[in-house]
Amino acid sequence: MDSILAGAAPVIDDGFPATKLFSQGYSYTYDDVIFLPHYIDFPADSVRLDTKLTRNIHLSTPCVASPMDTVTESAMAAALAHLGGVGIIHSNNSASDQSALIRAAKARRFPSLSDPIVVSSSDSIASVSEFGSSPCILVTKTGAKNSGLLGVVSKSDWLAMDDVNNKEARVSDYMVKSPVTVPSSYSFEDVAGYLANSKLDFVAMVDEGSGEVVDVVASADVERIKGYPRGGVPSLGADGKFLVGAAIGTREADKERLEHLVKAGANVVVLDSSQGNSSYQIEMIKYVKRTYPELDVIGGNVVTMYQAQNLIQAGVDGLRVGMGSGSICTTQEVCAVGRGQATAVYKVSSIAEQSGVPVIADGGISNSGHIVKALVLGASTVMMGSFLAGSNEAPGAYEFQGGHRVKKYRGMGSLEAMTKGSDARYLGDKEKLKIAQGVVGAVADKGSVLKFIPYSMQAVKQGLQDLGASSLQSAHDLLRSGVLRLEVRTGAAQIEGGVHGLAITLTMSSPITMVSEESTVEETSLHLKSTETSGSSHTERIPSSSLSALSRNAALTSSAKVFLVT
Ligand SMILES: NC(=O)C1=CN([C@@H]2O[C@H](COP(=O)(O)OP(=O)(O)OC[C@H]3O[C@@H](n4cnc5c(N)ncnc54)[C@H](O)[C@@H]3O)[C@@H](O)[C@H]2O)C=CC1
Ligand SMILES: O=c1[nH]c(=O)c2[nH+]cn([C@@H]3O[C@H](COP(=O)(O)O)[C@@H](O)[C@H]3O)c2[nH]1
Ligand SMILES: [K+]
Repeated sequence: MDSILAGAAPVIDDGFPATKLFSQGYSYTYDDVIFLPHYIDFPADSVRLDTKLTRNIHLSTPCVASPMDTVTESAMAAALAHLGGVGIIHSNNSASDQSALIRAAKARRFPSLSDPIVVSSSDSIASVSEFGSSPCILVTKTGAKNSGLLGVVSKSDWLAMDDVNNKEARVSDYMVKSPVTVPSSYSFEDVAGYLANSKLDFVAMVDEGSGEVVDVVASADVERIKGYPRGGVPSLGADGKFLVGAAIGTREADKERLEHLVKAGANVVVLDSSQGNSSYQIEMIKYVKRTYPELDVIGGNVVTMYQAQNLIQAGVDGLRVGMGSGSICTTQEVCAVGRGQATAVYKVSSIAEQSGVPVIADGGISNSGHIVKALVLGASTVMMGSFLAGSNEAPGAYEFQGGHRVKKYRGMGSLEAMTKGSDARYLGDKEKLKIAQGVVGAVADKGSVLKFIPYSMQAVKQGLQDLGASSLQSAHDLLRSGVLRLEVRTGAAQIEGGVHGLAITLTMSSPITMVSEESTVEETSLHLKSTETSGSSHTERIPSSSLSALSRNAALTSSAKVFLVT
């Protein structure tokens, strides 16, 4: 196919090669551009998505979780590594807390399935809602995770306690002391086998080294994970444990932080800044390479070839691209600086490719089509915030807002995030004026990343197949050779490319609001109703009886159904 079709210039010039499209003085983002299909001679399943995060780190899945405090802590990092991607643990905390999150992610051999509820022995349990969806509450020395396990209170035991006074007592008075545990080094199969043989509903996992409790695994979770689609080959570091990244800043104190992170086992470090082309960052890149020659360092963020060139010369092993394109970013409005993300990814990867430095397309991903666009325009991986923030694995608990089950998601440059962690960033100077470059919001519940990332990757494979690209490398070859043709979509073409003209539809396309398999039918219909009332002016009212029938049907057939009312 290559010699007959791909190599020959089209008889009639059709579409633009990337060099021409991106040199017209416009800043384009993903939605502005569209790829023209090419020629298929292989099945979608054979498309390979294996890639490089940095010069020396290979991944089987091109997905990276952003270093944000509402996105990536240990559960997300473990889940992404399990899927073949990687999570970068945020640094909006103390060096010891960040190190503990790295250790917790690396202490396990399969992703956490639930967020265990942990109390101290002097606490009491006021109501059954404190158990959440968990079958038990763990009691630890400090009352937090990553501490020694003292006992457990199972939900069924607590419910069976008929003496109300007893329930008001401290948990130390009735918890099951020194419960059976399994080592956190157990594989998924080991734990599944243990639970099946012991007929237990749940078991706590304890890190043999530190004695700290890492997780609790319920039999129901085991059944759920067995039903998830297969991800890529898990990402492991040279230590044989999950590959985990960590963010740091460019202050003097970050050098000390890095020492802790390296001791905790961080496999790659991201210098986290909105404008990476600074003397501070260049000095830090050189320091990291000098002090830890084995550790790969990712610089950024950059959006121009000039910025990229400077960081490449300083010695970065990877580049993070995006300024103001994130869903919670206000940088372009506040500072008038940044670039449309499609242009930024194309331009930076054009120069980075010449030095063999992989590019991470960071921000602005809200559907699988955006992932295809980022990867085909030259990126080796995509970094995501909002796309992952509504998942089970993101930090924080779900809340209900206006009938939606949501999780909080905030910019790291928002006032709220700055107030929490950035005293270091502002040198503890309380007088310094803080200008927010991000907002605080919430995103819809999407269920587990273990489920929706494999679906998204299958969609990416289909996108690459349409372009005639059987791997990311072949997509980049098509881009650079000019065989790949693009066009800019007019506003009307963008509307046409989305779902339009329907009263109601059940679809996998974007714009998406996912309802997780954990959502009950009642929650699902609630969600539909609220979407209906908050929808656009084209909304047609649908009797709630038919909505609930629709939602029940959808909830039964697929957990990743999308409900859209226009
Ligand atoms: N990708 C994006 O578009 C954006 C991302 N963000 C996120 O917000 C967070 C904070 O970003 P930034 O405010 O850019 O952090 P930053 O730490 O790079 O910059 C904060 C300020 O400190 C200065 N600075 C850095 N190192 C210094 C040193 N050693 N000595 C003296 N001054 C120094 C910087 O020049 C800047 O004025 C990050 O998580 C970042 O990813 C924020 C805005 C935009
Ligand atoms: O202008 C900004 N103000 C902020 O407060 C902020 N916090 C994060 N980021 C960047 O946004 C990326 C995540 O974007 P998405 O939600 O679109 O995936 C992240 O990966 C960051 O690059 C920020 N940008
Ligand atoms: K933005």
